[in-house]
Amino acid sequence: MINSGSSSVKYQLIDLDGPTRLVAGTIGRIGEPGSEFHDHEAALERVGEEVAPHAGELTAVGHRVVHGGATFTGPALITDDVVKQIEEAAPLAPLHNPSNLAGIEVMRRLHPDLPQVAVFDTAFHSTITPAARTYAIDREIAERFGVRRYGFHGTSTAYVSRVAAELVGKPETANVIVLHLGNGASATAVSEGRCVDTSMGMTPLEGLVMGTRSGDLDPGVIFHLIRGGMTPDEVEAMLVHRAGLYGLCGDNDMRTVLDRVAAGDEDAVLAYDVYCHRLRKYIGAYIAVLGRVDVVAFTGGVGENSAPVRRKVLSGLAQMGIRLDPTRNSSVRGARLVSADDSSVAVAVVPTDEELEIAVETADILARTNCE
Ligand SMILES: Nc1ncnc2c1ncn2[C@@H]1O[C@H](COP(=O)(O)OP(=O)(O)O)[C@@H](O)[C@H]1O
Ligand SMILES: CC(=O)OP(=O)(O)O
Ligand SMILES: [Mg+2]
Repeated sequence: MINSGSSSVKYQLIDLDGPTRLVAGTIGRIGEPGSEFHDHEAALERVGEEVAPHAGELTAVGHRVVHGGATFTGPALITDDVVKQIEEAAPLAPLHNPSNLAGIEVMRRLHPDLPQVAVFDTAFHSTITPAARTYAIDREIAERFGVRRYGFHGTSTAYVSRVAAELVGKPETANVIVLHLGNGASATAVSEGRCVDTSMGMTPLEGLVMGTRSGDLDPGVIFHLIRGGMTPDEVEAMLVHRAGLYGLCGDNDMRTVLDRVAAGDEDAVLAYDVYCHRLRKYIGAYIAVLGRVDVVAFTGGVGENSAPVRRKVLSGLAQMGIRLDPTRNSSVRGARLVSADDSSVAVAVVPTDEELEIAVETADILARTNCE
């Protein structure tokens, strides 16, 4: 499994019979000053060396691909044609797809005989309704430019919503709100295993406040900045790299933000308040979208590890039937319920496992292909 991201390459060799992880690693800070790795090519060559001792045991390579455009509604066996279509979707995810493609290119070169599979972040969201998918703009222009909601983090969300549904004893029928809070952050409404709405849009910039991305804002702000003298590229770079928590307080790591909040730092307090306010709004919105919610599931680095964020976001939602149990909320790791016994909506913490989900989906498509 290769997750070749914007600044890191995560890789795992998984034996699905266990499942057992035979090799696992992350190469971070690619291209930054002082890094051993100047580009993805070099990092991926190293991954190839790490995996080499197990070459005989390899049966396939699964790749995370962030944007699958309108074409891919499930995983795809990689061919030259599939590569071309991933390239065509790259302008919609300029931070992610080019690195994903670098991973595919190097692994196809190192292992030309192995089947390679692309697992798309967008695929799980392909079931969202036209009402949730459509932006209210000129339809001809939307069609011509491919403007619609796609949604991201689908591989993580598919996995987490399934585990959360099992935790509440409704594996087939649960309605789940998944909050994936990592560097990127998204909220998704899942009904009976199918995505019905999600906060990220045509690109991974819409929705929640993120580490360095703004999430929702009035599109008028963009024109105001451009008319004020910024170029479109400058505005985009600001909204993607210097906004979110980082834009508000100069730190994008929630741990640092929380330390500063504890020390009474006003910028950090505002950043934290804006982050939690937006999240709470989306929970309310998705309760309305779903009508009935069985479980709210937190995942991603912040969602899994930060009891204070979960507490602040959910405080005041008792009217909506959501009550945390403070002891469970502060307890250590693992997939678990953290709601109080009298909470009519359960709250779960589920460590995500995109790698396992990619491996499972890769094996699934190979099994199906071999049957045909
Ligand atoms: N104990 C913690 N408390 C609060 N935030 C945490 C904690 N541990 C990790 N995080 C946050 O998780 C973020 C990374 O999330 P992760 O899901 O690993 O990111 P990525 O999107 O790169 O996969 C970090 O920026 C950090 O803010
Ligand atoms: C799509 C996306 O935002 O991914 P990440 O959180 O890995 O940046
Ligand atoms: Mg992530």
